[in-house]
Amino acid sequence: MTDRKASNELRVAIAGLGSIGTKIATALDEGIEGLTLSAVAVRDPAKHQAFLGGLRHQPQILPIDRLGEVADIVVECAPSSQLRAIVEPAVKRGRSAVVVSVGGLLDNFDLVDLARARGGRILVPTGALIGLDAVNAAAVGTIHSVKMVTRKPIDGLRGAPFIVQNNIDIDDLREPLKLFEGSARDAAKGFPANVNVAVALSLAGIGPDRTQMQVWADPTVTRNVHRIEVEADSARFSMGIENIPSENPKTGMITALSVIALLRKQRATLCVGT
Ligand SMILES: NC(=O)C1=CN([C@@H]2O[C@H](COP(=O)(O)OP(=O)(O)OC[C@H]3O[C@@H](n4cnc5c(N)ncnc54)[C@H](O)[C@@H]3O)[C@@H](O)[C@H]2O)C=CC1
Ligand SMILES: O=C([O-])CC(=O)C(=O)O
Repeated sequence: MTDRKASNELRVAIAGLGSIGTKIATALDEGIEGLTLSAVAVRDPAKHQAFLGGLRHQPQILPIDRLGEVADIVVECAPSSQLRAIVEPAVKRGRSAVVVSVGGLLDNFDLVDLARARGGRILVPTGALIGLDAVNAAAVGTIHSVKMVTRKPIDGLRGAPFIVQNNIDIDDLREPLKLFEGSARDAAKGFPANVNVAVALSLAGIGPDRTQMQVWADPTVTRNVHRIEVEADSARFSMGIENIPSENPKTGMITALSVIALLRKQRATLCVGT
């Protein structure tokens, strides 16, 4: 059934069934305590027929702007160009929106005000990153600086607007090449499908203009590698993560797992980590 809602079950809808969305749909269909998958939005339903047919419970298929009609939580996992169309109608209804295309939030930050005014929420998972619990905690005090260095294999960077606009040839690289150095805000403009993590880090900490970032094209790595240094009045810490790319080479496998962990927390009795 599609509009199952046992007494206090939270209904979840997913916008975009790509590398992240399909994993989340599968986890919900297999069972997350207190949550049901009520609907999905896809661009081309025929393409997803086999996947959807394999689910135990069939979710409704709705346009992206109608998911909030049948869900308490709308999970955005589409390209960032679709973020507003997914999140705005959901938070207008007072729903929660889980946003993975976090970079897209920077140009749509009024959605946070809209959510506040309508009783909605915007939840940003840690995603392909690490340690946002510590950054959140440090931000309660004073953070002096946050520096992040991202290295990705060539396949994970191809087509990024910064590379295209600057005519940079990364295909024949033999050694690591620093492509970009600047703020997380500018990095998100140049690499919208690559550095959502830097924007999440910046929103947890000192904001997209003060968070400093480097992006490297690195033919010597096979994983998406992120290293972060935080200097705060409460602590100094270094964090690193080496993500195995998913079937989408730009996206680390751990991203979907992070959203599933966030969804589990919505109704879990024991919650660990901030
Ligand atoms: N926050 C984080 O840590 C991370 C965020 N991301 C971001 O998450 C987002 C999703 O990533 P992936 O799942 O790897 O991308 P993907 O390209 O595998 O999947 C996106 C899906 O959205 C669908 N889609 C596009 N327009 C649509 C529309 N109008 N209605 C419904 N569906 C539509 C596409 O057909 C595709 O199936 C991207 O914006 C990516 O940059 C990726 C990695 C880490
Ligand atoms: O998966 C990763 O390592 C990070 C990523 O693509 C992003 O932040 O958009």
